Amino acid sequence: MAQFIPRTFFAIPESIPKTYFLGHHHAGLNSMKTVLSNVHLILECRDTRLPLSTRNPQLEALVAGRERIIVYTKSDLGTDSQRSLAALSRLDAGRSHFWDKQKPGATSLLLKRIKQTAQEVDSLTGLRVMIVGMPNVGKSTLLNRLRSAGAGAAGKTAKFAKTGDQAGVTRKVSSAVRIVPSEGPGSVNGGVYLLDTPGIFQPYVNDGETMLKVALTHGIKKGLIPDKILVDYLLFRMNLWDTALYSDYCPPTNDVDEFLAAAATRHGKLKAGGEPNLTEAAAALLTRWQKGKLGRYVLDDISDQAIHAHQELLAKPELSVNQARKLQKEERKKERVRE
Ligand SMILES: Nc1nc2c(ncn2[C@@H]2O[C@H](COP(=O)(O)OP(=O)(O)OP(=O)(O)O)[C@@H](O)[C@H]2O)c(=O)[nH]1
Repeated sequence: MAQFIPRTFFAIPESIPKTYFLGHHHAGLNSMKTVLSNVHLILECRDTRLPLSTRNPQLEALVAGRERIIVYTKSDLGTDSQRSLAALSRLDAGRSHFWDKQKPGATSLLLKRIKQTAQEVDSLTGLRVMIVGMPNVGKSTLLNRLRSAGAGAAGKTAKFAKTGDQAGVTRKVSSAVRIVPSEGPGSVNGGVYLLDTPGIFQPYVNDGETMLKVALTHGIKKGLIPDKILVDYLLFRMNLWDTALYSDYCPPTNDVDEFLAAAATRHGKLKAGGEPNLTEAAAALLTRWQKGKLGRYVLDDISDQAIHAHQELLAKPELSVNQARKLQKEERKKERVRE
């Protein structure tokens, strides 16, 4: 049998949008600015699968110079390779915290770090913590888990923040929720209060591939990029990692239709007459991937070289915020014409 040769290049379709900066993102940023002066600590959430692509330069500029912990969320879906984790820890100079909602220990450890800051700040009115990050990275879930771990009996009642597996569930900066009661002078004086904020997208991303990666992790609205394109991109990536990831479906292939047809047969997604339903197969595959059932990985390149290039880009962006906004408006116009 001929040796399988994976694609080394994925042709990004022209139709992929490069922005998802919505009205409530703009309004959210403005509200965050107004409350920031009362905030002592920032929890900046990034998806472990996209440690670079879910880093929003606009948010970073907003919280620059403030005490910050970088929380890598959904770490159950990202890599557990020690090399990758070490690369990410270096990126954030020891401020990173790997977290996932299934591990109470990760929540307790984070709570301990927050309480330490509360003791250092020692404010009579308590420590104010703001959670920020891109859409759907898991901010509200984190707030609920911290509250339930820290607020005693009050935290065991219904969850405070609404969560959901799509971008944009939280639309406004929340009121402050107490996650740790006051423990008195010398300890956590005045308690700890958390503010949830809406996920904020960057005004404009540099390339279509970033959008594909963000869409795969539900950072933009479902349906904005057709499922088949996302599955094709996933197939491209799996072929570069390990074709065994989908060996339950079919032998290694670069043909997305062949892959979808095999998945349709495997999952019983068939039309009347037994023809494979490729649309349903694509949706089923994406759900499996989002649940980690097609392997755990980091989609961003986190080699030292890629991290360095990313840092350079952040320091000297190709576009100013105003240029990015202009491009974003043009994209919106094009989208309206297409509709
Ligand atoms: N597997 C896994 N899923 C998680 C984890 N944390 C959150 N999620 C899921 O991710 C989805 C998004 O979580 P949210 O907490 O609503 O995300 P958000 O950042 O507040 O979203 P926005 O409202 O867009 O700002 C939900 O379906 C959560 O259940 C995690 O650690 N592991």
